[in-house]
Amino acid sequence: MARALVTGGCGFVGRHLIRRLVAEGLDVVCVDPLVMGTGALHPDLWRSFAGSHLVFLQEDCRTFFARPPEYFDYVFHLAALVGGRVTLETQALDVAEDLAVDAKLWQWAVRAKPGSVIFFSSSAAYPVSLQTVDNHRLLSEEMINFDAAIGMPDLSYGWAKLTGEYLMKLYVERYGQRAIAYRPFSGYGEDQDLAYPFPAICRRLLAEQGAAEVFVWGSGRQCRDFIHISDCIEFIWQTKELLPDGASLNLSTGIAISFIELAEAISQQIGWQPTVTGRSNHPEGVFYRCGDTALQRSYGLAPLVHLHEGIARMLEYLRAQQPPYGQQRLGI
Ligand SMILES: NC(=O)C1=CN([C@@H]2O[C@H](COP(=O)(O)OP(=O)(O)OC[C@H]3O[C@@H](n4cnc5c(N)ncnc54)[C@H](OP(=O)(O)O)[C@@H]3O)[C@@H](O)[C@H]2O)C=CC1
Ligand SMILES: C[C@H]1O[C@H](OP(=O)(O)OP(=O)(O)OC[C@H]2O[C@@H](n3cnc4c(=O)[nH]c(N)nc43)[C@H](O)[C@@H]2O)[C@@H](O)[C@@H](O)C1=O
Repeated sequence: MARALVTGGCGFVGRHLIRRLVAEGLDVVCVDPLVMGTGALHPDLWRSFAGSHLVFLQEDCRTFFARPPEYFDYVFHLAALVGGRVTLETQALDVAEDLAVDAKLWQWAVRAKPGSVIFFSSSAAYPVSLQTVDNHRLLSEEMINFDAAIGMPDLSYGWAKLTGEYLMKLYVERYGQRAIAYRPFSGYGEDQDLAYPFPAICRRLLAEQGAAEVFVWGSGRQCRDFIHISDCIEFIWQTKELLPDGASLNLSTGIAISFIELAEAISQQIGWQPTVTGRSNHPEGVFYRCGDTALQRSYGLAPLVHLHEGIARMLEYLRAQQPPYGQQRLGI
C-alpha cells in the first residue's frame, strides 16, 4: 500500500487532501503542531473514516525531518504559516519562518529520497507588478522562470513560496529526484478559517441580513480567483503523476471576481440587495490576482463547483453552525 506524508495536514487544505488520500487507499502520516497559526483542527474533529490509515504526529515537521529518514511514496508539503491577509501584512517576519521550514523539507528529501515531493507553493509567488490596477493579466505558469528575470513576489510569504520552488528546481536538477508544485489561487470551502475572505464575508452578510449597507475590506474593487477546495483536491489527484519533474501548476478557475461583486452575489442568495462599500482601513493586498487555466485545461481539468454553488454550500454550512443568523450584527 502506498504511503504518504502530509505536513501541515490539520490545516484547511490538508484535511481535505488526507480524506481523499485515505479514500483512495493510501496510508497517511500527518505531521502538524496544532499550535502556531490559524486554521488547524485536531484530526478527531474531521477524521470521517475508520481504521488505522492515518497516523497523526503532533509536532513541527522540522522535528520529524530531524529523525532518521523513512520512505514515503508521496510527500505533500503543506506546512506553512499563512493566516490570511492581516497575518501576511502585519506578521511578515513571523511568516518568513516558512523559508526555514521549506529549507528543511528539501534537505530531508535529499536524504529520504521519497517517490515524489508535492510542494504547495502559491499564486503569491507571482510578481506583484503583474497584479496592479494599471498592469494586470492572467497569471500563467511560465511567468515564473528562474532562467530569466524574477519579479517581486507578495511579501515574505510570496518569497518563501518562490524560494521553495527554486529549491525544488535544484532538488530535481542536481539530485535527479521527482518533485512538482501547485500554485493555489484563493482556495475556499465551508470549513475554512474566518481569517479568509469567503467564509468571513458570508458569515458577516448572514449576520447583517436586511441592512441597507454592508462592507468588504479594501476598495472592494480588488479581484481574486476563487476555487473550491474540492476542485483543488481533484486537480491534484488527477495530475500528481502527469506533471513533468520540476513543473508547477496553477489551481485556479480563470474567473476574477471583485469583492463588491462577491458580496452582491452572496446577498442575492441570502435574499436581499444591500449597497456594498469598501473599507479602506482594512488591507486589500494586490489588486487583481487571477490564474490562467490553459495548462490545467491541457490536462483535461475543469472546475465543477461554480461560484453560485460554492456560495450556497457555504451559506448552508454556516446556517447549520450558528443559527439564528439575520438577527445579530457581527463586527468581523
Ligand atoms: N488555501 C489556499 O487557498 C491556499 C493555500 N496555499 C498553500 O497551501 C498550503 C495549505 O494551506 P491552508 O491549508 O490553506 O493553510 P492552513 O493554515 O489552514 O494550514 C497550514 C498548516 O500548516 C501547519 N504548520 C505550520 N507550520 C508548520 C510546521 N513547521 N510543521 C508542521 N506543520 C506546520 C499549520 O499548523 P498551525 O495552524 O498549528 O500553525 C496548519 O495546520 C500552505 O502551504 C499554503 O501556503 C497557497 C495558496 C492558497
Ligand atoms: C493565493 C494567496 O491568497 C491569499 O492572499 P490574499 O488574497 O491577499 O489574502 P486572503 O485570502 O486573506 O484574501 C484577502 C483579500 O480579501 C479581501 N477581503 C474583503 N473583505 C474581506 C473580509 O471581510 N475578510 C477578509 N479576511 N478579507 C476580505 C481583502 O481586502 C484582500 O483583498 C493568501 O491567503 C494565501 O493563502 C495565498 O497563498
